[in-house]
Amino acid sequence: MSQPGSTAPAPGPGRSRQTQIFVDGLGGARPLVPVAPERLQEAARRKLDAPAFAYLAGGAGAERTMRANLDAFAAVKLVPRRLCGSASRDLSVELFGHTYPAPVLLAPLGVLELAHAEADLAVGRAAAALGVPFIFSSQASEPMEEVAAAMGDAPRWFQLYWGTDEEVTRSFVRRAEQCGAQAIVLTLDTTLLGWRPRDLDLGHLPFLRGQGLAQYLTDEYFRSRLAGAPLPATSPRPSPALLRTAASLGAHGRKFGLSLSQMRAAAAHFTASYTRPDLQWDDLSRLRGWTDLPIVLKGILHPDDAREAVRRGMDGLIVSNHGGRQIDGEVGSLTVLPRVVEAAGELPVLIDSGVRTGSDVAKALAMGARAVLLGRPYAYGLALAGEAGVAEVVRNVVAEFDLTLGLLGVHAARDLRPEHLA
Ligand SMILES: Cc1cc2nc3c(=O)[nH]c(=O)nc-3n(C[C@H](O)[C@H](O)[C@H](O)COP(=O)(O)O)c2cc1C
Ligand SMILES: O=C(O)C(=O)c1ccccc1
Repeated sequence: MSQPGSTAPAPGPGRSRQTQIFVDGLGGARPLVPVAPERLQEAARRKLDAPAFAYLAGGAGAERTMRANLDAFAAVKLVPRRLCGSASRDLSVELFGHTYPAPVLLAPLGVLELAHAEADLAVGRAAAALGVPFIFSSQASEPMEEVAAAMGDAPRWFQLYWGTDEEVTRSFVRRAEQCGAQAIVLTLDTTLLGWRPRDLDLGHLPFLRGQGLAQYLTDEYFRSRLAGAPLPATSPRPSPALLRTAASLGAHGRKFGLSLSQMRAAAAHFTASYTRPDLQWDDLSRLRGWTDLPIVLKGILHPDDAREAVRRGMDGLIVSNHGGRQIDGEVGSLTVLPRVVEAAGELPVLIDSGVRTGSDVAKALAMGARAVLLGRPYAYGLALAGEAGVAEVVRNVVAEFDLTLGLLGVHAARDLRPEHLA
């Protein structure tokens, strides 16, 4: 046992990261990606083409919900305690019987090929190197089996969109189980695609170009449907834009062993079937019957929905407004967190939408969240520097969280309480 005052405590991820950056700086090296969230986003904007950045960064309507998410985090204030001897911190979190190194997961983000050619594979490798769970998206750019293989034994969850083609939905769940997913996240807030002016102004929806369809294009049930009516073929004298669309569909078809006309059919079948706006609470019993994995509902904002989830035997909740991409004028996710936590009783509650920094993580945990999902920031890291960029963004958030705990006088992530808030 170490004698108080006689041995230096382990520095922890916060001080290690800080030291590494400053020592690297002595030799003139700068971090791979900007540390400050606004500069990170700005650097990604400069790197990406306009439609890709619009899709990643954009939100619904006048983007008031997106701002509300950031404002909600900005409005919460932390109050430190002094002389608590918090020289090293335990950041770990337990969820559904698994222990993870920090209360941070990587949110499911579709169409990561917009950010980087290695897309989900790069994110999976970065997550695996850090032990941080990666939530595979239904709209991923790489099939879950390949990302799982690239991650070894590292933790992963699977996010499900419940489509009208229930054989496909059920097949996704089965495949996720075979891929070693530790939970199924059912996203409830995207039963319709939100009104997103940045994408509308550019007339740009990636799925119609074959992007973000990897889970579908590799699914035996989805593939068996592709004899159906394809999207109309292009006119006899196609415009350059239509030729680019055909090239994109063709490239994705070659990757997944499908012809151009099958790809047109795939885009059409996906559009017609990826969502079920008529989904209801009673349907959840079928999902419960398909899997023994914990089921986590994503997109909960109302305490009554939290109570209903408890009654329906769900295992966890994610407070989220989908990063402000769905309804303009929705409440900031952090604002409703305490009421959802109270209504959820024993169920663990996670949160996303607006988490940008390590101090945001501390605020969310102090307000009752068990963990947070990091979203857009890691996509920007991916855009700037691939796998290494993702790893660096996550390391920076965890480092700041660790230092914030130390400075607050808290010994473990699980010890954060409302008492640490003003
Ligand atoms: C480009 C992009 C794609 C997304 N795709 C999905 C998805 O496929 N499934 C899902 O449940 N949520 C998806 N989301 C929502 C995220 O999981 C998460 O809720 C959101 O990014 C949180 O907001 P923030 O990134 O601003 O913090 C997506 C978000 C973005 C920005
Ligand atoms: O872009 C999104 O936020 C998203 O999750 C999605 C998923 C399916 C169709 C359209 C959007």
